[in-house]
Amino acid sequence: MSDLRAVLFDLDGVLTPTAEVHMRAWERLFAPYATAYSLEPYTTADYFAHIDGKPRYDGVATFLASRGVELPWGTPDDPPGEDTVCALGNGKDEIVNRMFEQEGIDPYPGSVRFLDAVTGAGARVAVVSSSRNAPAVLAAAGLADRFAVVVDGNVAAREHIAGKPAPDTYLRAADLLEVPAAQAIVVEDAISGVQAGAAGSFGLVLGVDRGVGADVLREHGADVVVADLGDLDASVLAGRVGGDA
Ligand SMILES: O=P(O)(O)OC[C@H]1O[C@@H](O)[C@H](O)[C@@H](O)[C@@H]1O
Repeated sequence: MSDLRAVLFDLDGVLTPTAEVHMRAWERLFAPYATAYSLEPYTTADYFAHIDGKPRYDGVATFLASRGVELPWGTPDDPPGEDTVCALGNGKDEIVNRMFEQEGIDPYPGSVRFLDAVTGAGARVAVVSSSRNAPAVLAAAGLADRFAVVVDGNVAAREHIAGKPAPDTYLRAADLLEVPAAQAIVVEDAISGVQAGAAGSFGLVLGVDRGVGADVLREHGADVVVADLGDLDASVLAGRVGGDA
């Protein structure tokens, strides 16, 4: 586990507390939807199991499938209100963007300290996010100029790269940083994210528990789980990690 030279950060829930904002926005979409169609009620567990960390429309389709519902996929310009996977996802996007505007976005202080520590020690860094809102979130959090490489939902769609839980977006980021996957650390808070890290044979999959649960993150591929990245320092690059694993 030594000689780790790159750190690939998920965004929502790892660098910024925005996974929780996405979670509330999805609930605002799906709680009334489940009631309207007499489906089993939507819960927070549905977010973690079916939606967290995945590309927007994959999250919609996976949640609907959990209730035995299959809708036409539609296209990304379907307006909210139509009965397609994309239209539902776009409805949620309006909700989450209103929340971002109203609430503002500050990064996790511990995550910024860890970012400072690893970049100070010479590691290359990238953001790997399923979100198409990643550039705006990074800018609002004051982190945009910290990352030369960002592989987000827009890049994945443009380059036809499979989203998390596939490892492909992380592998693309490692490639752009010119670091082999075996020398890169994946930092993730979502089940789909640690699955992506485990599937890609990265040097280390570092889980951050923001509500999923340390055991669940480990079961799905995290090597180590911490409560906050501020608990770590640059010694992670030499393979020295604490956490609860
Ligand atoms: O709809 P967006 O902004 O492209 O985001 C897609 C997904 O991005 C992930 O980062 C979030 O964990 C999910 O909650 C979100 O659904």
